[in-house]
Order: sequence, then C-alpha cells, then structure tokens
Amino acid sequence: MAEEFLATEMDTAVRVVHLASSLCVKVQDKLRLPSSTNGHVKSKDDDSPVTVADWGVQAIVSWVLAQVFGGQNLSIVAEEDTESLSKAESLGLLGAVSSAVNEALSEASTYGLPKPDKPLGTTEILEAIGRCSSVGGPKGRHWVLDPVDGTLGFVRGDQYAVALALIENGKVLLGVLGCPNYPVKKECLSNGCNSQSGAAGSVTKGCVMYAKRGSGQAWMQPLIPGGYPESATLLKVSSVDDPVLATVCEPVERANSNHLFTAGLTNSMGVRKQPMRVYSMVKYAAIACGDAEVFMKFAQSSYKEKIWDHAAGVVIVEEAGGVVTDAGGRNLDFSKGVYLEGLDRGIIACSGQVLHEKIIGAVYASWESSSL
Ligand SMILES: Nc1ncnc2c1ncn2[C@@H]1O[C@H](COP(=O)(O)O)[C@@H](OP(=O)(O)O)[C@H]1O
Ligand SMILES: [Mg+2]
Repeated sequence: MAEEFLATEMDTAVRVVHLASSLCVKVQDKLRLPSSTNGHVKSKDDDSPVTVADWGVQAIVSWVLAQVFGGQNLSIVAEEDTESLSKAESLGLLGAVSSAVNEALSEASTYGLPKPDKPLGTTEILEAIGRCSSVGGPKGRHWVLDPVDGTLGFVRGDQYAVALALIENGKVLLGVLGCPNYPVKKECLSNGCNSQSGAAGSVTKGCVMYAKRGSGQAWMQPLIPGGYPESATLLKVSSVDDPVLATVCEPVERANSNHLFTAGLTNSMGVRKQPMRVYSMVKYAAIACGDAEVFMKFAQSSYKEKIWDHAAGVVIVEEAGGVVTDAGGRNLDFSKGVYLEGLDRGIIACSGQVLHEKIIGAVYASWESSSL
C-alpha cells in the first residue's frame, strides 16, 4: 500500500513540536526563578524579547528536519536569526541555548526522533539556527516556524505557542501548534471536543494540535512530560453561531490590535461577553477546540503580518471546521514570501460561516468611522 500523503512530514512535525514544547516548559520554569531571569532574555531591534527558548526551539526543529529530510534542499522560514547570538558578548547566552538544545535532543529518541551521537557544538547549533533563513515564496516546499510565538506571554509566564507549518506552492499543507500552557478540558482529551456532556470537568495543562490540509480532521494530543503520548482526539469547532453567546479572542497587547475598533464591532453585533485576551496563536487553538468562536486582529496599517504567525493556526482551524480570512473575506495568501501580502485590514477566524459573515458585514459597516 502506498504511504499516506505527507505521513512522514506530519509525524515528524508533531513529534518535534512535542520535543520543542518540552524545551520551552523547562526554559519558562527557569525564567520564573528570580535569580536566573536576566541573561536568558535579550531585546531585539524592535524591543521585543527573544529568549533561550526561541533559539533553542529553532535549533532543534531545524536539526531534526535536516536529519529526516536532508539538509540539501531544505527550506525553512523562521523568525530568529543568529546575529545577536553570534556576538562575543552573547557567549553566556549561546552556552545556555546549547545546554537547552542538548538536553532536549538527548531525549529525542523517546519522542521517536533522531538523536545526535554526541552533544551538538555551538557551531552546529548556530548552523542549524542560521539554516532557517529562507524567505519562502510561491514555488516549492517551505517549512514555516515560529519557535516561540507570543514571546511576551512566554516571558510573563503566560500563554505562548510553538508553531510549525509546511507550505507547498503557496498553500499550507499541514500545521502543528504546541500550546504548553493551554488549559485543556480532560473531557476533551477522552471524548473529543464539544462532547456536550455539560459537566464542568477538570482541566489539564498543555497540548499539541495538528491538521493536514483537506483531511477534514484536526487533532489534539496532551503534552506529557518526557515523552510522546499514545492517543489523540479529534478537534471540533463550536457550534455557537449567535453573537450573544460568542466568545471573541484578541491579542493582549494594544499595540498589536486595535481593541477599541474590535470592541465597537462586537458591540454592534450584540456580543455580550468580555473579550478573551490571549497571547500568541493560542487564539487559533481556542477556536479549533471550541473554547472560543471568534479571533480578530486589526494591526496598525503600517504593520505587515508574517506567515509564521498564522500558517499553522489557519490550517488547524479550517480543518476543525472553522473559517479564516482577511477582513475583506479573502483567504490569506501564503505564497508571497515572509509576509501576508495584500491582506485586507485584519484577520478574522471564526468557528463557522454564519458568525464570519456577520463580522465581515460589521467590519464594512464600522470601518469608515474608525480611525484605522
Ligand atoms: N505592531 C504589531 N502589530 C501586530 N502584530 C505584531 C506587532 N508587533 C509584533 N507583532 C506580532 O504579534 C505576535 C504576537 O501575537 P499576539 O499579540 O497575538 O500575542 C508577535 O509574535 P512573536 O511574539 O512571536 O514575536 C509578532 O509577530
Ligand atoms: Mg510570532
């Protein structure tokens, strides 16, 4: 029998996101210790923080993909570069990245992944991080990685995500989201999401979600310490289509999305609940598993959205039954390189068509009077 389409790609991506998530959990725990906070976080040129986890995840994902698929024609588009990490004054930081990477890779076989014969040296680690400098584009295969999406949430001990996707000829073929701090209903892990039991069940922390384009299925696994879980459950978006009952999520940071505009918009639609403000692509995860119905982001017009901030989340939401477009109702275009070129105003992800159409209508009705 022919091997299932993208079986190795999907399996490797899911496993490496589990491994990467476990690295993040360890680094985030260390960041919580007051004595070790400084030195593990660096400011980028735009003042956003980057941590041992950002570089560490990028290194292990790049190294594992190169082992499994060969480094020769491997194209990886990812957020971090090696510039500040290679500087002489960053030796301590590079050492911390190296320890985190080698600690994670020493456990790779328990995740069913290749493991280096001996610990990677700093040159190999910088090489792995630096390999991810592809700019993507309309042709061929490109892996797309946001090693730690929502770095601000990460350094604040809050929500963040590890996001890996595969784009081929401009289309997102698969997506994996590691959400190490996501509160998952135990009910959801045993009986699937929206199992309608109505019971206010207990919650566990951490999951990995994934989906393959066209499969009509999106899956969730629990994040378990030190290994790869045996089970996965199907994700399903919420069936709520009444704005009165809908939960709308948006970025925490005002700088990243206009809270006033979205408040006016949701108010005009009759949304009653307070917005759920969450860092990172965890917002897509919340839609995919039925915890929220809408995710909206309206950045300043001068900001250009990057493909790694959306690719994995979009395919997971769509395969779980949801809809994702720009504010003009068009699909996001992943074929133009690093940026989502031609994006009309903002991003709208919904659990279903009915809510989506209402929001698009409301955007048109309120846009003129907004200051965006
Ligand atoms: N001025 C801006 N407007 C909109 N988005 C921005 C932004 N500056 C950074 N971002 C993006 O917003 C992401 C965080 O999303 P959110 O605000 O939903 O938590 C950041 O991801 P990183 O944290 O990976 O850099 C970054 O890519
Ligand atoms: Mg990001």
